Amino acid sequence: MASLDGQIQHLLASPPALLQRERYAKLTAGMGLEVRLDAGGGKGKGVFATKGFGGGALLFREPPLAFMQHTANRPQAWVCARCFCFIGSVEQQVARLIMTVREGAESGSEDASASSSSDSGSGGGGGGHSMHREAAAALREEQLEGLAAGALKLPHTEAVPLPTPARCPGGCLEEWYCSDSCAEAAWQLYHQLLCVGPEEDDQQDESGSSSNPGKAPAAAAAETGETQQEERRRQLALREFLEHADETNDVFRLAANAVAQVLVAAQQQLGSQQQHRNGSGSGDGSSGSSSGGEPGRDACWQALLAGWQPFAAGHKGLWWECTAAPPEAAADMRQLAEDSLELLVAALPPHLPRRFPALLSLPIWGSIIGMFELNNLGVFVASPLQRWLHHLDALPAGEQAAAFQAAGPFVDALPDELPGCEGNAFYALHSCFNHSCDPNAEAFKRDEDEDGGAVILALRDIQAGEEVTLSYIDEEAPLEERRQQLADYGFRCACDKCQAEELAEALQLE
Ligand SMILES: C[S@@+](CC[C@H](N)C(=O)[O-])C[C@H]1O[C@@H](n2cnc3c(N)ncnc32)[C@H](O)[C@@H]1O
Repeated sequence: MASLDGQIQHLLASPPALLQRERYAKLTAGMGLEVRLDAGGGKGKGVFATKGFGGGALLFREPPLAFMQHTANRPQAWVCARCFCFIGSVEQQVARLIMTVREGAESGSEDASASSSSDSGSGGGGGGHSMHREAAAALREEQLEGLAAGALKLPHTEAVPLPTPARCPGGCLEEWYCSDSCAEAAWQLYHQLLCVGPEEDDQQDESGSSSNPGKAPAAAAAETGETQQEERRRQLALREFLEHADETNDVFRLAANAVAQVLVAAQQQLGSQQQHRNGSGSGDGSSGSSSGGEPGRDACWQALLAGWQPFAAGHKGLWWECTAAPPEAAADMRQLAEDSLELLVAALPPHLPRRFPALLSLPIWGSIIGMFELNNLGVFVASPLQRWLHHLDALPAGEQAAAFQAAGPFVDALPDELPGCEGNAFYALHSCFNHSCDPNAEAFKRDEDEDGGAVILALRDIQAGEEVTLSYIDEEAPLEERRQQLADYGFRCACDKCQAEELAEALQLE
């Protein structure tokens, strides 16, 4: 079996061509698309059409492999942590949004409306007044509490039903879900390792009973063979990791999501191997020292390879080397990554770094972050409040007047631009698309796309055999600006548009 360095090099290398072809053939089956491992022009792999698509056609929809909502967006948009669809009720979403407007006004900071045109001209740095801030300040605390608790109803909100929030099985308040099945799926996929547990007040009271309505922390601890005290120490360490990510670069959260998925899958793989050997057992591999004893290094390495598989073919580069950052900044980035990895390792059950040291090494952590910086897609899901307001606008005059009479004080307190859910995600197929400054496809959410899936549409007719490209940047920007932005992705674009503009530039200089 390979040394630690050998394992790291193996994880960084592209998987064998045959394996990649098999994987991409499965991923694109029936789509009219194929992934070619060499797209030409030194671009690496790329996606090609195998049939014609008309302009505007849907090329595909794809769920994310790893995902996270931006921390700053959490108070404004209450969404399922797994599929990003909005949850709760219109009333609860209204209450949360108005609270962020009020908090923004009190602290003089930018609020949810900071990007709206009405604010940008009036406030000067976010401290100024606007109509909706005044309307938000005029509402009584009890009114907002009533909305949040479901005691106060707004008119016609039944037109926009949202799923009832389901709690995290570990009892944390960080993640909420649109259903128990999403909650359980997230737990099984990654959250069992990233759950910070209940708030202090929600911990066991003196009588020993827990007010946590979900899976008791003790049950979660039992799955990993940890004592409750060890689990609590780990949860506090996790909070430190998350705070560090929020203060520095929240892509660390996305990277932790991927690492947790790999670790959970590797543990499961170990569990099935053990079950196979024992002929019985739970098979989830979650026990640190199960009946079969500590698994051997080779078994751990094979299990890690299996867990790593979904991310193995992602385009990787060390985060601090793959952007165009100057050397001093690159050294700072490397240090930040090292700090965040240290915090993450401290937050994991100790048997995991022991079993899977290569995954938790700096080169792999740096490459996962680099992979996300080079490949991720900004997730956006429109606010359901938009649909509610459109519904009110479309009511017959009499009903509309009555509705606005009742809802008016709340509607006036909403920002002009309703913030949607915003985050970052990594997708298996989307991450294979190369860039062009004259792309023939785009990632675009239609009205019906109400979750965190990537949706790729044709921008114009695409012929069979043509490479399908997206723009990673604002393709309308001038050539020099585009070059600078693409330097952060580590390449210089040679698309027809760039070549034509470069030629025009050269002719002008003559
Ligand atoms: C999202 S990945 C695209 C898939 C990638 N080609 C692969 O082999 O996995 C982004 C990376 O692909 C390469 N790339 C994308 N578009 C390119 C282009 N127009 N010219 C050269 N390289 C490109 C760059 O290395 C970039 O960082």
